[in-house]
Amino acid sequence: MDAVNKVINEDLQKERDKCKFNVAELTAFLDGGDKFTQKRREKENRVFSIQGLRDAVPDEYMSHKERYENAVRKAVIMHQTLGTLEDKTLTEYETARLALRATTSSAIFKENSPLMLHYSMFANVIEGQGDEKQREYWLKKINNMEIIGTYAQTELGHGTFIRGLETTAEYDPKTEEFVLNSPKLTAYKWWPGGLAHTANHCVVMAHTYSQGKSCGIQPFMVQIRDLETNMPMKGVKLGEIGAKLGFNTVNNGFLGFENHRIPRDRMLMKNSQILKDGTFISSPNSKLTYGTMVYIRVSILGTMANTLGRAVTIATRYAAVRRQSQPKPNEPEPQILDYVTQQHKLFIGIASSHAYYISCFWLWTLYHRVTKELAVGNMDNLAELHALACCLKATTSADAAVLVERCRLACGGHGYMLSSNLPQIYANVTAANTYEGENTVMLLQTARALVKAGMQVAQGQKVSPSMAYLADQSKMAKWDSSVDGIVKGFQKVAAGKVAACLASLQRHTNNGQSAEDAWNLTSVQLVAASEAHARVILLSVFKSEMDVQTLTLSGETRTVLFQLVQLYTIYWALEKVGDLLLPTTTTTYSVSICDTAMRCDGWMDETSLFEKSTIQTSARTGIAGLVLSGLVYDSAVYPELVHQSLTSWPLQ
Ligand SMILES: CCCCCCC/C=C/C(=O)SCCNC(=O)CCNC(=O)[C@H](O)C(C)(C)COP(=O)(O)OP(=O)(O)OC[C@H]1O[C@@H](n2cnc3c(N)ncnc32)[C@H](O)[C@@H]1OP(=O)(O)O
Ligand SMILES: Cc1cc2nc3c(=O)[nH]c(=O)nc-3n(C[C@H](O)[C@H](O)[C@H](O)COP(=O)(O)OP(=O)(O)OC[C@H]3O[C@@H](n4cnc5c(N)ncnc54)[C@H](O)[C@@H]3O)c2cc1C
Repeated sequence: MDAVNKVINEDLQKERDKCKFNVAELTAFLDGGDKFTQKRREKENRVFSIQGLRDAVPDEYMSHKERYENAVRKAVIMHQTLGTLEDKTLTEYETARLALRATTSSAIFKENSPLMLHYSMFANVIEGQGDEKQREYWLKKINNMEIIGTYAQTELGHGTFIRGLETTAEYDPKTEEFVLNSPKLTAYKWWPGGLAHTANHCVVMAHTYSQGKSCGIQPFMVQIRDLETNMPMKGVKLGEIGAKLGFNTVNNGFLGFENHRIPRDRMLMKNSQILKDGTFISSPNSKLTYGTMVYIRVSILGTMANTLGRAVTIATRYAAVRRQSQPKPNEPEPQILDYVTQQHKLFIGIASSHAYYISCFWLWTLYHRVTKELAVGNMDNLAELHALACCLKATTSADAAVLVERCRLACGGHGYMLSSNLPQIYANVTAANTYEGENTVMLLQTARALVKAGMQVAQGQKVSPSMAYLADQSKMAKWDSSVDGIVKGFQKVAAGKVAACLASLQRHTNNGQSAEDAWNLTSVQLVAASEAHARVILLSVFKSEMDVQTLTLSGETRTVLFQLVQLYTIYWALEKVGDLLLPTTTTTYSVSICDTAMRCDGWMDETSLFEKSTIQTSARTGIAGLVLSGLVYDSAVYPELVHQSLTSWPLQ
C-alpha cells in the first residue's frame, strides 16, 4: 500500500495538501460506513495485487480471439478471488452498495467479462421467474458455477418489441416437453452476452403455445452446450455476432433452435404455469415476466455513477497535472484545472456521478419494497417502479455518455489514447443507452404513466408519490433561486409539458386521428415530458437525500456535498433555461433565469448568461477537491489523487 500511496507528481501533492474537508469521513459516508470502506479496500487491494490480472500486452494489440481468451482467463481469476471475498454477513443491499463503490467488481472486470450476463441477469431471472423448486435447483448450480448462463431475449428482428419475439415454444402433452424453434432468421436470438462460446445454459424468452393457443412470452431454462465437450446441443445453433464499438470481450452471440426439445419443468413457472395436460395458467400480471429488466434498469443508475465517476477521476487528475499555455506573460504555464472552461467541463461530471449514486440507492429501496409487495400479490406500486426505472435509466445513461465523452475531450490528445481508458469507458457507457431498453422507448414508457397521471389529476384523483407534483396548482409568482426553488421550477416545467402533451393528444384525436397516431404525432413532446420528469426526480432526490443523510456529518463535509447539489441543480437550470423561461400552461414566471444567476452571485459573475454558467475560480478548488481527494474514489485506491482545499463556497 505504501508503494501505491507514493505521490507521482508534485502538482497532485500540492492539490492534495490543500484539502480542508475530512476525506475519511466523506469516503465512509459514500461507502455506507467505516466498516464498508475497510471491506471495500480489502477487496480492491486484494484484486489489484493479483499479477495474473495484468495483461501481458495491452489488449488492443491482441486478436479478437486472444482478447476473448484473455478475458476468460481473468474472469476465472476474478471469480475465484471475489468468490473468496464474498461476505455472507452483508445484506443484499449492502453487497450491492459495496459492489457499486468497488472499482474492482462491476466496473473494471465484470463489465467486460464473458461472465457479465451470468452475474448480472442469469441468476436474477431465475430468482424472479422460477418457482420455489426451480429456484432451489438452479440457483445453487449458478452460484457455484456448475453452469454458466445468459439472458436470451433479443432477436435479430426484435429487441424493443418483446411481444413480437418469434422464437417459439410449443407444448407437446404426449411427451410433456416444449419444442423450441427459430422459424425465421429474424427469430434467431442475437446479442446475449456470453452466448457465443461461454454460456452452456440460458434463459430463453419465447412465444409459447399450448393446446393451439398463444400463451404469450414465457421464460425457459435451456441447456445449449454439452457440459463435457462444450459443443452445442442437438437442434441448437450458436455463434458470435462480431466486433462491436465496445464490450468486445463479453462474447455476445446468436442462437437458433431447430426442433429442440426440453422437459416441461424447464418453463420457469413462478408467474405463469403450463400443466401436464397443457392447461395454461396465466400470470396475475403479464409484465411480471419483464421483472429482470426492471432490476437491471435500476442497477444501471449505479453503473452510470461508477462509470462516470471513473472517467471524471481520470480527467480531473489529468487537469491537475497538465500545464498548458501562458495566459500571463512571464508566469509559468498554469494547470489546466485553473481554466474555468476546464472546470465547467468536469465539475458537472463529479456532481452527476454523486447524484446518480444517491438516486440509485433511493430507487433500490423502492425496488426492494415493490419486490416484497409482489411476493404477496400486491401490484399497487409496480407501475410507479417501472415508470421511474425507465426514465431514470434513460436519462442517467444519456447524460453519462455525454459527460464521459466530455471528460475524454477535456484531456486533449491524451484523452484519445486507449491508454487513458477514456475511449473504453465511453464505449461501455454509450451501450447503456441501448441495452436494457432503448432510451427513447424507455422515456415513452414513462410518458404513458405521466399522461395517465395527468388525466387522473384532471379528474381530481390521487396519483403516485413521484408524480404528485402534477397536482400542485400553486403559481410560482417569483423565481426562487434556492435549490428547492429550482426543483419547484422543474416541477412546473414537467407539469406544463405533460399538460401540453394531453392537449396535443386531444387536438389530434379531435381532428380524427386514431389514439395510436395521436400518440405518434405527440411522441417528441412525450419524450421531452418524460425527461423533464426524470430531471425533477434526480434533482429532488439528490437534495432530499442529502438533507437527511448528511445530518451526522461534520460541517466541512456537509458543505462540499451541498456544493455538489447546488452545482448539479444550477447546471441543469441553465441547461434547460429555455424550458424555465417559457411560460408553461400551468405557470408563468415574472422573473427570468438571469435573475437566478444574479441571485447566485456567490457562484457566478455578472456578465453574459453563458458566463453565469461557469464556476468562479474561487470555487475551483472546491469541487475539484472532491474527486482529487478521493471522494469519487477512495484515495487508497487512487493514491495519486490530490486533496484539494475547498474555498468557502457561499451556500444559498
Ligand atoms: C448493469 C450492468 C449489466 C448490464 C447488462 C446489460 C446486458 C443487456 C441486456 C439486455 O439488453 S436484455 C434485453 C432488454 N430488452 C428490453 O429492455 C426490451 C425493451 N422493451 C420492453 O421492455 C417492452 O417491450 C416495452 C417497451 C415495455 C413494451 O412492452 P409491451 O408492449 O408488452 O407493453 P406496452 O403495451 O407498452 O405496455 C402495457 C402495460 O404494461 C406496462 N409495462 C410494460 N413493461 C412493464 C414492466 N417491465 N413492469 C411493469 N409494467 C410494465 C406498461 O406501463 C403498460 O401499462 P399501462 O400503461 O397499460 O398501465
Ligand atoms: C452492448 C449490448 C449488450 C446487449 N446484451 C443483451 C443481452 O445480453 N441479452 C439480450 O436479450 N439483449 C441484449 N442486447 C440487446 C438490447 O436489449 C437491444 O439492442 C435493445 O433492446 C434495443 O432493441 P433493438 O436493438 O432491436 O433496437 P430497436 O428497438 O430496433 O431500436 C431502433 C430505433 O427504433 C426506435 N424505436 C423502436 N421502437 C419504438 C417505439 N415503439 N417508439 C418509438 N421509437 C421506437 C428506437 O428508439 C431506436 O431509435 C444488448 C445490446 C447491446 C448494445
